[in-house]
Amino acid sequence: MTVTFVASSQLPTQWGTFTMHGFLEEATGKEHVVLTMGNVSDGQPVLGRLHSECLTGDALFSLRCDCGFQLEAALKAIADEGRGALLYLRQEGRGIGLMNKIRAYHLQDGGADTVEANELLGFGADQRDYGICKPMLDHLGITSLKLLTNNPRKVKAIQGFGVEVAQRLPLQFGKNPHNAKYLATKAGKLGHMLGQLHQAETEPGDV
Ligand SMILES: Nc1nc2c(ncn2[C@@H]2O[C@H](COP(=O)(O)OP(=O)(O)OP(=O)(O)O)[C@@H](O)[C@H]2O)c(=O)[nH]1
Ligand SMILES: [Zn+2]
Repeated sequence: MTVTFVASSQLPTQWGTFTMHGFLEEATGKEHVVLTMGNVSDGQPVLGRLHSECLTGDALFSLRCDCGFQLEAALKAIADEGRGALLYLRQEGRGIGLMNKIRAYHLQDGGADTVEANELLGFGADQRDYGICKPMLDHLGITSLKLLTNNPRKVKAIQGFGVEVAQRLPLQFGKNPHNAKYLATKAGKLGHMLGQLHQAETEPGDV
């Protein structure tokens, strides 16, 4: 998987100033971004988030999912720690793209759940391939992560390409009446770990 570093710049945000690193995935032309703060190449576990693009949640304030809330919480957590990395992966709609996600939402408006809708459209429930992260992490010198996620597939994928997951930290934010069914389906069919734990209650080593 060829993912090439293009350029870095500063990115000031409401939580602090990150360094923004741009990467190009050669095979698809997709442009991925990593935001880092502090020294992430010292070999110590880095507070990290693999965030899959969700235009509706991240940029358009949708309440159908929890993505925008998770994005904000992750950036704030990294800024609070003064060190970390957020990989913003262009994997819209769990890999099916924005137009197909809108088609899937239309089916969900008619009663399908998020997995059934993907399958009715002829897609797998989750088409993401996290292999693109490896060259980006290598470029940044990140060898171990304290991963902000509820998704066990991300933990397995990272371990599968040889990066340590020193800790898994739950990231549960933004639950509301519009996304309650979606979150229940993620827990029931996709294995997301969405218990009642809050981030502050996480035990070290809870991978
Ligand atoms: N196909 C499809 N994609 C969706 C839907 N809702 C959100 N997404 C996409 O799902 C991705 C986010 O996945 P999630 O399952 O919410 O979270 P995750 O990244 O797997 O896990 P966490 O790390 O715990 O957040 C983004 O790419 C969203 O665009 C939906 O109903 N259908
Ligand atoms: Zn979303």
